[in-house]
Amino acid sequence: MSAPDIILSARQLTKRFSGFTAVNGVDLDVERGTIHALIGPNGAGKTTCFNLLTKFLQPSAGTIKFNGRDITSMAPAAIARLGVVRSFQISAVFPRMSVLENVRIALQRRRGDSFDFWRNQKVLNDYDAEARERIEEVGLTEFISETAGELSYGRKRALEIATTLALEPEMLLLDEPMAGMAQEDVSRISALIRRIAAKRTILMVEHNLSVVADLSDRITVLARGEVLAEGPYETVSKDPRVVEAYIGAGHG
Ligand SMILES: Nc1ncnc2c1ncn2[C@@H]1O[C@H](COP(=O)(O)OP(=O)(O)OP(=O)(O)O)[C@@H](O)[C@H]1O
Repeated sequence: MSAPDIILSARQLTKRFSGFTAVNGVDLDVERGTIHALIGPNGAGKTTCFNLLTKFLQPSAGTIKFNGRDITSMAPAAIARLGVVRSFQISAVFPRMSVLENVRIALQRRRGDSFDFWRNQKVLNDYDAEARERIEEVGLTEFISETAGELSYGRKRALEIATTLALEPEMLLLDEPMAGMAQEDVSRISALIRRIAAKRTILMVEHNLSVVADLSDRITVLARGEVLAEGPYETVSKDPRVVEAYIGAGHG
């Protein structure tokens, strides 16, 4: 068996907040082309870990590598340019603009066009073909002319994902993609994540364990800032330490 192809790896990742250690010596390997979930009871350090990986927080110690390159001291924007994009990073969902306009603007950000430039109608039209493709990919074609602010919550999330995809991420980090969603939207967004994962790597923090079970190839369980278990859902969900951590935190 050949060695796994690791796209993102963290070693001994640590974050201390004035004496309190929120993330403590976390080792994490995300394999290319997989959906990897980060789970754990409240306060386990998932969000902090996520912020460290996208460099919204600077680690107190440890290293992060993307495609073998040390990104530990890079700024979030530089990391995004390398291909690691966080879902809300450009959650430039402008509520008064249409779905199409929103995706067009995201495309143009990627290319670094200026504000004045995008006001030119001809230039805008040139982005249309690609924008339509992204919109199709997230299943919003029939809402293409709708004002973003009028979309249902689930469709807004889909639009947000489309604007993220416009940056052509090799790796997408999703922070609780199902938060606040009704069941109908959960199924829709799950299908969407599965679809976009076909060509990309996904790391997500998610509380909805049935979504995690359904989507993830691999799961890292954090508790009190440390890695408690790692593996496929079937294994980690039966791990007595994981069960205990969830029960202990009142998750049942
Ligand atoms: N900026 C900060 N300053 C001080 N403590 C912090 C800070 N950010 C997070 N913490 C603490 O670090 C711990 C981990 O928080 P974090 O938000 O990463 O956990 P989580 O697993 O994402 O939790 P939840 O599931 O509730 O979102 C918590 O005890 C939290 O209070």
